[in-house]
Amino acid sequence: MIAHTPTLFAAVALVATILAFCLLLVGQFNRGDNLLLTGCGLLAHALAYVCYTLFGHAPLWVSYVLANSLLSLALAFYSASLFRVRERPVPWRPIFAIPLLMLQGLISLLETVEPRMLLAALVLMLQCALILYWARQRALHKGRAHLLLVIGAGISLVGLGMRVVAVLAGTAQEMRYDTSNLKQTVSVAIGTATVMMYSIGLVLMAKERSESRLQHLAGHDVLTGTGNRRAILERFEFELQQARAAQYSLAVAMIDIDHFKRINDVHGHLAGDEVLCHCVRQLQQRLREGDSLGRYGGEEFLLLLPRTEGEGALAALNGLREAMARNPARFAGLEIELCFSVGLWCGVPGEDDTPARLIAKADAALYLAKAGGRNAVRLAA
Ligand SMILES: Nc1nc2c(ncn2[C@@H]2O[C@H](COP(=O)(O)OP(=O)(O)OP(=O)(O)O)[C@@H](O)[C@H]2O)c(=O)[nH]1
Repeated sequence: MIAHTPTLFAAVALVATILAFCLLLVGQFNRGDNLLLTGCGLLAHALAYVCYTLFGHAPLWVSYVLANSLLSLALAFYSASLFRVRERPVPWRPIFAIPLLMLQGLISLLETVEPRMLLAALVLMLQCALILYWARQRALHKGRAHLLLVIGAGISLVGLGMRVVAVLAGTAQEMRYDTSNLKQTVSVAIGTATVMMYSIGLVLMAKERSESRLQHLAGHDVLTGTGNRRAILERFEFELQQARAAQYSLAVAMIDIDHFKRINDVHGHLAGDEVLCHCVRQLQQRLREGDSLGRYGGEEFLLLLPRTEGEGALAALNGLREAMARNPARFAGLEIELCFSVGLWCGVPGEDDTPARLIAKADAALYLAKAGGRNAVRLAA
């Protein structure tokens, strides 16, 4: 089916304009995310296609030079949006230098046909290839959004490649913006797919990013960054099942910083906060892979050591306690010494051992450690 090319251009412009206004409306409320940049890209994309529809009716600097420079600007915005959504610094200058160079190059080649077509297609191809490269670089999560963006960049490379082939084959006239033929129909259809895939891909990336942020917040302690009570209890359920099924010993340690209230009273709450963070850093540095730490409450931490017998657990916890005593926290130029007490339960969990029950046992041992003078590890009976 051969469609009327200027009408197709107008349809793409309309779709891009609607999408752009939706994103600009949503994005303006949060300038930190990438929706605003994606919206600007779509607006430039829409304007480019408006200029294409004017081919043959408006001067060439509008329908060709401005049109292609606007398309290049759209790709620059999409690139910036990609950096923003990945929370990486946006290289504004190089990204936006490309459309400017395109503008300059097209102005100087305005009187030619093939060279200016080649320049426009090759620069746009370079930008799509860069988007592909940046999308793959340091992509932590290659989900649906990533796939859409990669497909979008890939097919736009194909569409632009068709233009380059036409020029090199001496059939550049077939790709004039006011000519309707199968190649043009395919090429503009690819342009439409590109608009949709870039914009939906980038919006989905923003959604995936906020979902992973929320997921992180739901399972982590805001102050120390370690797992929160919910997360460590969930982990406890899992570890308990594993240990019960494979019949190995699990160590459950309740760690409580000694005289923490005094630290707050003497040095202030901020110093107390720093002591908590220091404590988590010190513990995390020394844990094995597979061990799990979480903040159970104020200055109390729950540590799970799978496949650990009583003696090994006592040695590990005493090692942690001594390391803490050797490494005071630092706050406002002061050294704040700290130590902690530990209540430890260790064994192969039975059918009726629940997290609550084992925590109660570790808590009872912790109470004895505190009552015995603190800075000690006590094994539960
Ligand atoms: N800075 C700071 N303090 C906290 C935080 N959460 C709880 N606290 C304080 O931690 C203190 C805990 O005090 P206590 O339960 O009396 O325990 P303690 O002083 O460590 O005494 P022992 O456990 O018996 O050695 C309280 O003063 C809480 O206000 C926090 O996130 N930051």
